[in-house]
Amino acid sequence: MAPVLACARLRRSFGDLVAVDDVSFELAAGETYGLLGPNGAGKTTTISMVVGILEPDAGEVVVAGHRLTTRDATAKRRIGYVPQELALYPDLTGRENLRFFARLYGLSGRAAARRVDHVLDVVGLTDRAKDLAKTYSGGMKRRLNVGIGLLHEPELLVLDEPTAGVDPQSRNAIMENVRELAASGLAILYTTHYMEEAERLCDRVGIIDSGRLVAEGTRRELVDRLGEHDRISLVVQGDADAAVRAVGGLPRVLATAAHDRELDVVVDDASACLPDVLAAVRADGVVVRSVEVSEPDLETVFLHLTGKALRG
Ligand SMILES: Nc1ncnc2c1ncn2[C@@H]1O[C@H](COP(=O)(O)OP(=O)(O)OP(=O)(O)O)[C@@H](O)[C@H]1O
Repeated sequence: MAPVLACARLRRSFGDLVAVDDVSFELAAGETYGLLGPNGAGKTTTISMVVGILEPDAGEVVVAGHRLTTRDATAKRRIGYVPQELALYPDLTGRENLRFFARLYGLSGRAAARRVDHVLDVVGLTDRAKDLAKTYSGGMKRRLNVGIGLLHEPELLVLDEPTAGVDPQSRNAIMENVRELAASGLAILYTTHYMEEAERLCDRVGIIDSGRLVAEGTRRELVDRLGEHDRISLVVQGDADAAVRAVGGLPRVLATAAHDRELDVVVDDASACLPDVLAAVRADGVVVRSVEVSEPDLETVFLHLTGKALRG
């Protein structure tokens, strides 16, 4: 089956900064694809090109077989876009907001009312439809925004960090929403810097760092590429950067990163290396507060590929 979204060799610079460099990926119907990367990696720039609000310097975007261009709206009509910043009217009710945006999409009368009711149901806001949007919690506003993106029945839904800054309960509700929408056949492109979210939600993940897609695959494929590795996570007191340097030179240590007082170390056999890692850290006068050994996850993949912590 033809992909719903095909991005080929996307590139975009701002002055001397190459924000997105040669990025290609595809998405099938019903598939959730997560662009995972730290702040400034190029996620928003990539999806801005996918949704047609930013012109690429090179490369192309094809949606449901239609090339995205500034002249022809055919491809754009297949896309629902939920930006990071909320775009809704606080002094209108939830329903009025949706009706307003439905009119912008050319829906009116009974068809619009039916569609609005359906969308309210999908995003779980039917009970609060009559309340002003300004009385909604952050998570509910975000869900209303998702609803706006769904009004015109897109084939591709693009969400830019939809759970940023919302409480855990709303975060779960949004994730559940995304899951149901994907099950109904929508292709979903999702950006996040929350590794757990990408692990839970996405069929495939593209790891983006400094504008480049450094790896792509299912969680399993990405983790398997690492081979038999472990992650040692330490919480320390003292100079974490000095500890990173000391640990980095040890045999069997493949990557290290410090983030505040946390130290992540990727090794090829934790039981064999743990004593040496602890000794190296302590040699610098650093106190180890806690130690955890875990199976590799996407965080480990990212650390191994880039030498950086995803959270950093
Ligand atoms: N309009 C712009 N003008 C200049 N530089 C920009 C512009 N937009 C983005 N950048 C730069 O391009 C790089 C990528 O930014 P982008 O917003 O795509 O990253 P991101 O991965 O979405 O980060 P975040 O998680 O913080 O949203 C950053 O270095 C950013 O400062």
